[in-house]
Amino acid sequence: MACFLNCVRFDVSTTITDKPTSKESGVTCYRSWDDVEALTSNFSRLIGSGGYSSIYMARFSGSGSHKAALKVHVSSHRLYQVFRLELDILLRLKHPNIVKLLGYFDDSEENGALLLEYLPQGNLQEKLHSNNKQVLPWRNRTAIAFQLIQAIEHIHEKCSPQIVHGDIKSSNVLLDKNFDCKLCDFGSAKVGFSSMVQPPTMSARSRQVRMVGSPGYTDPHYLKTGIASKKMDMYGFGVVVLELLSGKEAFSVEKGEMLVHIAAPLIHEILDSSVDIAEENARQFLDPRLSSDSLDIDEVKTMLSVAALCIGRPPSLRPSATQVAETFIEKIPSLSFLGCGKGM
Ligand SMILES: Nc1ncnc2c1ncn2[C@@H]1O[C@H](COP(=O)(O)OP(=O)(O)OP(=O)(O)O)[C@@H](O)[C@H]1O
Repeated sequence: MACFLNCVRFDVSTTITDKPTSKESGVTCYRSWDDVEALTSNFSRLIGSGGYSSIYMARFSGSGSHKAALKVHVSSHRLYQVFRLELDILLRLKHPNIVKLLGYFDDSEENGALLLEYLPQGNLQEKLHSNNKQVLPWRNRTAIAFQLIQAIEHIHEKCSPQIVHGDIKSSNVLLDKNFDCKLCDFGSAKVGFSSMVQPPTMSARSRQVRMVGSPGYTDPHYLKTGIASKKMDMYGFGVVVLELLSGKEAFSVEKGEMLVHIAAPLIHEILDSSVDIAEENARQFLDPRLSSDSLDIDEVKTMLSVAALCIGRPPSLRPSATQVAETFIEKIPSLSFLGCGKGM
């Protein structure tokens, strides 16, 4: 167990600072937009896009020349606030399962860009749901879930002020060359005490805009009340675990179907009964592409139970990230064999 803890579980709480420390952390501040253009060879290769931004392949010359990803926020006053929030948070965070900030550009008005470490395997959503012939093996799936919960545990419990991510979903989970995971996109985060309270001045209209969230991942309690808390991240995490188990999307646009609804009978079986989940029911829920994989059905049941508790109601009964991490350590033995996700 000691080796397991050394290899897999990271505790870097001592590296957390209360204030952004760009100099100390070696983050480069670019002074002109020309410098930013040069990093991306004139924005020649788009590698991703989101609601707020476009992501371009870049080159970063720190110690040697490395591939990097440049996230350029759409130019507007409102989205500049989103950029500032993400920048301030990334300057504070240092964790092996959180995307690393290498540099940034900030014109202090409307335009901002973040230079991030490049994650060559893209995001988890594509890995699980695109018509990819390469199937993510079971042990990588357990490792990704474990690494993700460590990232969440870090922002919830180990940094000051504490952070609620606010948008945990598989497209915000990036994968490196070994399929180790890094949480990204802190543009919806809530920091410190404000994360628990809905601003009293928020108009009904702006509340609606802010509370839409990502289909299939948004905590119904948050949709109803507008009160953000760590438990909404646990809900998003539960949905990602269901995706890892079933290989199904959180929300299918074609079928208009949510994964939490497909999983509901099984979730009720887990939450309502004191008896063990029937093996057959657990197997039926599993991604059929995993059938030839050597997986341990007890690990499947543990993952299912964790997902059920995370999406359960009321939010106060959901486990904390620390409790989930401890359950994984205790009940998912395949994690101990990982050199952290080198299975593909
Ligand atoms: N560092 C990176 N390395 C490789 N690909 C990345 C990186 N950062 C982002 N991407 C790609 O770009 C996509 C969008 O990134 P991100 O979620 O940060 O943007 P966003 O505008 O905040 O999106 P959202 O609509 O979820 O708010 C990711 O899902 C991923 O495919």
